Amino acid sequence: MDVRERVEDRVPPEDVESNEARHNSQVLVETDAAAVDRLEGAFPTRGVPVMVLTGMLGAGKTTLLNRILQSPEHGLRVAVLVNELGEIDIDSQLLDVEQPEVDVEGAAAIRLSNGCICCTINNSLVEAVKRVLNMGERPPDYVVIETTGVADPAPIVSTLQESELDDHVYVDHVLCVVDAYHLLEPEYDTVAGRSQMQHADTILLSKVDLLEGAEAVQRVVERVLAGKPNARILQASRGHGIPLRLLLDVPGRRRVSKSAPHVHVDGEACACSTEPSSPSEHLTLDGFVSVAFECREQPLVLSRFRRDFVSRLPPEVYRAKGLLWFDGYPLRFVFQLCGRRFQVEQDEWPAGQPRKSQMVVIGRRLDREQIMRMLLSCIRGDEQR
Ligand SMILES: Nc1nc2c(ncn2[C@@H]2O[C@H](COP(=O)(O)OP(=O)(O)OP(=O)(O)O)[C@@H](O)[C@H]2O)c(=O)[nH]1
Repeated sequence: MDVRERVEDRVPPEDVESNEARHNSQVLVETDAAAVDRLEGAFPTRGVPVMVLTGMLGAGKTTLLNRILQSPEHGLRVAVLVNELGEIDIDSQLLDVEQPEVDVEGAAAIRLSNGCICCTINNSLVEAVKRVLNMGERPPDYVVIETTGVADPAPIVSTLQESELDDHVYVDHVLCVVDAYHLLEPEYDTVAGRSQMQHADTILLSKVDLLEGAEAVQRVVERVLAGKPNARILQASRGHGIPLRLLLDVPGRRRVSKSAPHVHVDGEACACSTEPSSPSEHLTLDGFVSVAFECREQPLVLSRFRRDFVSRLPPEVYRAKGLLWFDGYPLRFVFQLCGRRFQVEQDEWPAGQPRKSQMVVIGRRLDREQIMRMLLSCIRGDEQR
């Protein structure tokens, strides 16, 4: 809404000019989120639109991102920034760009590893966004920043809006992907997950294909609305089922508020901070532990992986993802586990790269040594050479 239109509601037309400045300064000190949003919306947007793509571990962010990269329907040249938590970066290897860090067929990807951009690497975020804007012959039409599964989007939005980037990009959208299949389970109620939903402009329910019937979907929608009344909710299955234009650079969408206050799903006082916190604090807030495993020397043995790892995983494991090299199998195995469901797919090894196994396991209060022992026991030993 235009500021002048709002002022005209309240004062005679001849007083508009003189009242406009006063009106603005009153709104700026207001704590009412709706008023702040209206003021933000009154400014013209500049630069390249950016989506902050958030959502809990395994919610379906990378799947949606691949759908965006693979779809010509939106007609936009999209660049992506992927932030991984651990020292091993699986996600950017699963994106549909041939080589991260290189401009490929209209899509560019930059990975930001080993730290969460909402708390530790804000300077890197500024640098990476600048790099992605300068990567091709011309800037991309749209940038998507995929956050880690435990990130709080608020500090990321602040960095984009309050740093030197404000002249080059604007926050088009905070999109939170929510795993509809797991949302109602008690262990999926996390501080990070609630904060992500509260800061989102749109909530995209993923995995609705795993729910049985419209009533099951409705129960999930009601849970979301209980915590965030008037939420804009869309649903998708593996990123399909929604016109991407509803997600990308919608003309006239408001800019994301810099300071929208938020309330949690259960109504409790907000404990989320928009101030940077230390990475360990950030993970331990929900009791998450991350274990990273890599083996380049030897392949794994598939039967042992099934018996000693998959079937013995403790219930505390929330998420696991791996790119695995199995003895006797020419293809790469992509292992994905979310909650109690896992999926294994095979694809080609990237050309020119040595084979190796990489796995990240994330869970609440995990016993790191136990997980590491389980994985080490899958490595092919001397007796099998
Ligand atoms: N059935 C079904 N599976 C899905 C859907 N979306 C994602 N998945 C699967 O869920 C798993 C995790 O998906 P990702 O896209 O990697 O999730 P993510 O949010 O990027 O995960 P993190 O990187 O750990 O935060 C993969 O096995 C996906 O194939 C969906 O809509 N339906």
